[in-house]
Amino acid sequence: MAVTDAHVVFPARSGGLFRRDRVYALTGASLTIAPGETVGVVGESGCGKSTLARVLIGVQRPTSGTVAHRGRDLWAMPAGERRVTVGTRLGMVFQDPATALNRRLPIHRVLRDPLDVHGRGTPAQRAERVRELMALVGLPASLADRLPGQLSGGQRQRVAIARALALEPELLIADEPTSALDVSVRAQILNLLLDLKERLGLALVFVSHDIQTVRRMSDRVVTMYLGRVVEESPAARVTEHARHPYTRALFSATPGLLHPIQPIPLVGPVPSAVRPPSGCPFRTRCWKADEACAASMPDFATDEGDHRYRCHHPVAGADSTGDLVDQARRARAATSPEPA
Ligand SMILES: Nc1ncnc2c1ncn2[C@@H]1O[C@H](COP(=O)(O)OP(=O)(O)OP(=O)(O)O)[C@@H](O)[C@H]1O
Repeated sequence: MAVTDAHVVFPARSGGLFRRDRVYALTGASLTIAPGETVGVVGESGCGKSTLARVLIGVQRPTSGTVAHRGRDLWAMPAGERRVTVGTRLGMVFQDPATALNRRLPIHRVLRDPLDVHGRGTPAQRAERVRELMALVGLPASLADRLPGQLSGGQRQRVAIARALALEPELLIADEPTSALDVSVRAQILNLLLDLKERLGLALVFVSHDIQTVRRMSDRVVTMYLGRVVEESPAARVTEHARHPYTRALFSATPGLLHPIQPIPLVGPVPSAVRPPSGCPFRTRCWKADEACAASMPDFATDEGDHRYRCHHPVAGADSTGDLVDQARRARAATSPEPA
């Protein structure tokens, strides 16, 4: 799958001060997913992660830009062909399985539904496929007649994953698949996704605001900020070796096994996607920002082939998190008014 230069503009939900307000949810975002690859997408709330995922999976039409499946533009296909491609080749697992599953259908019907919709197999083959799917995600067959509300959160998410896999998709997108679950079952669901990816040769896109989990799950990590992809790097480089100040700041604020939390101080929250800043959108919070950052968003620069970032003043590879904390504190002190 390849998304190229996608823009998504929504009418603002609550109609702000001006009735013509627009939300710039994606601004020229591109992302290619190779077969069998796991790509993590990180960024704070509102940065456009879910919108990019929805564009990638063909459920959100970009305002401009293209989405291609095996080289064919999804939105240039006849509607019937697009529905079949999206319904059978691409699967999505959502954040909250409690709302993603039809509460009135027993589990075996939830899992049979995609097979019915796409006319797969005889009734006996469909029943067999439902049994296979339950086993695949580690659900006992005895749960087949239960309703979603009679299962635990973790079991419900297993059902949602099984449903997404029913038609043997080549790409599965998991959008914050564990954030609605108890901490105790999160690791089980993440391990299940990794195991399924290996066994079925799936490509996986894993969306999360938790950069540590994304790093563990992924081959490649994509950082988003206010509708833009600002960095793409191999997972092994995303932490201490990230070059975009925003990726380093995200990493510095999450606990890791081998390092203490040492948050790089940023100024304020993510700005509104209704009126994004000019130039680089991160400049209003970045300790390195100057006039160049207000004037333009730079193109991608490349390190070692597969590590790309868009920044006028990238972090030096040798800078530790502690160095960056000091730099950010000094920059802040220099711009704060003198105390009276
Ligand atoms: N249907 C919609 N109508 C209006 N605005 C929307 C719509 N969907 C998303 N947005 C806005 O688009 C921007 C990007 O939202 P998106 O959900 O893609 O971000 P996100 O990074 O996935 O956030 P979160 O981590 O909170 O899910 C946000 O400002 C959001 O409020």
